[in-house]
Amino acid sequence: MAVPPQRRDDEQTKKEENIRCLPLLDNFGFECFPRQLVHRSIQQGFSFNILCVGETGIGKSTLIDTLFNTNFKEHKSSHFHPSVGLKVQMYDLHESNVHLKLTVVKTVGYGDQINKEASYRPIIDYIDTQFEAYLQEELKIKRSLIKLHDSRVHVCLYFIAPTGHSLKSLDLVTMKMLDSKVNIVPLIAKADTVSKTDLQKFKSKIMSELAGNGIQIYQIPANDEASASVNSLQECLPFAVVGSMDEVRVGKRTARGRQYPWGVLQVDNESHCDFVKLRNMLLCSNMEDLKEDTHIHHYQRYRCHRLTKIGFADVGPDNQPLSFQEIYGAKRQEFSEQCQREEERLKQRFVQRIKEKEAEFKETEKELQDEFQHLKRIQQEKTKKLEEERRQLEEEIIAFYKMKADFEAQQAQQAQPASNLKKDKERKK
Ligand SMILES: Nc1nc2c(ncn2[C@@H]2O[C@H](COP(=O)(O)OP(=O)(O)OP(=O)(O)O)[C@@H](O)[C@H]2O)c(=O)[nH]1
Repeated sequence: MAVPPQRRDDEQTKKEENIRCLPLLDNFGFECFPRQLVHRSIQQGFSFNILCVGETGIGKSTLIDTLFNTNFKEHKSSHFHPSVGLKVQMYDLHESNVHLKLTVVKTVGYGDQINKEASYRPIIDYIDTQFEAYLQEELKIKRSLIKLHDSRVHVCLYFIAPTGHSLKSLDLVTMKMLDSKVNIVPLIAKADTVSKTDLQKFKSKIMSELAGNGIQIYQIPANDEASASVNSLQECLPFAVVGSMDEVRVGKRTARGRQYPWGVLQVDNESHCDFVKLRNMLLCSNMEDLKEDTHIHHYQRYRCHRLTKIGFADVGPDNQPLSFQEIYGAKRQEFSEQCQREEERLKQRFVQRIKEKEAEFKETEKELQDEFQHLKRIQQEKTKKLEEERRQLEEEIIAFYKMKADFEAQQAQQAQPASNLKKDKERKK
């Protein structure tokens, strides 16, 4: 363990003054405070949530594998998704006695649609959903924020295509929409495909375009200890990264890198790409700062917006501080007035609807009456006509029977002389 400079000076002075010091068996007093934190953190474990935004096949999975030196076994996405989606994966990683709960969220189908207008929407919705889950837990009476799995996104790795030219409008729009919600760390993906001189120009172009469009990216904080390296990190943005899990031969040893016909690119070599700088920044020096920034700035902004929307305020219209009790009372009053207004409105609407329905029924009743009268008239006329026809038919029947009777009588008269003649002939015989 490195000895702090102050302690080294003290030891030097004591040596010079020939003072014999007994070494302490253990630390005591408040110099043990940091140890407690380390112990508690190791016991609790760490969690870190990374969001990777970039076009399909730009190298997101490979970079995550390379960062954590683990093959997470990813399936390649198709280029034919109708809309942008997100894939959430959680991993439990261990390194010595440190346990890390890692959540990696990757875009699926980003940049593949013809209409890219709302490509950022699912990403924003995901970030907001995680903030909302945390807020809901925070607002509970019995809350357990320590046990809660904090799924808020701590860093967004934005993968820029290595065109060597400039940012695409999709990149600008998405980063603009995301910058108030998450810490954006821009990366030039597959940086091995851009020459060194082009890369420098590309980096400057990207940074000036980001500044020109007012896009806020994550500012690597300058602390006293490592201000020099932080400055160099800040100057390196956007990090030009290369990902690979392949072991390649470099002289007598092997290293992770990409083998080309003209040579080898080592991902862990700082003169080849910025991968090591990115890994150090993300995992060694700035993970806690990224988490703190997420909580203090991005989450607070979301929380403030949500609570204001619900109606909470720290000060009243007269700029005087308001207590929770006062806000609750005012809100309750406002709500009951709103309920009354709504009830009144619904009553009026109900009465109005009843009147309208009554008028409709009356109209329909009148129409039915008219229809009934009309049908009745037609019926009466038909009955009258049928009566007339019946009468005529009865007269015809009577006439027919009369004719029949006459005809029979006539027949009978004609038959009488013939029978008399026959009788006479029989008598003569
Ligand atoms: N030249 C070069 N190729 C890379 C680099 N990183 C990844 N690749 C290659 O690019 C291809 C796609 O890489 P992936 O990591 O699957 O890309 P991805 O963005 O995760 O893809 P999806 O999840 O399917 O959207 C693979 O063939 C990788 O070998 C890189 O830094 N340089």
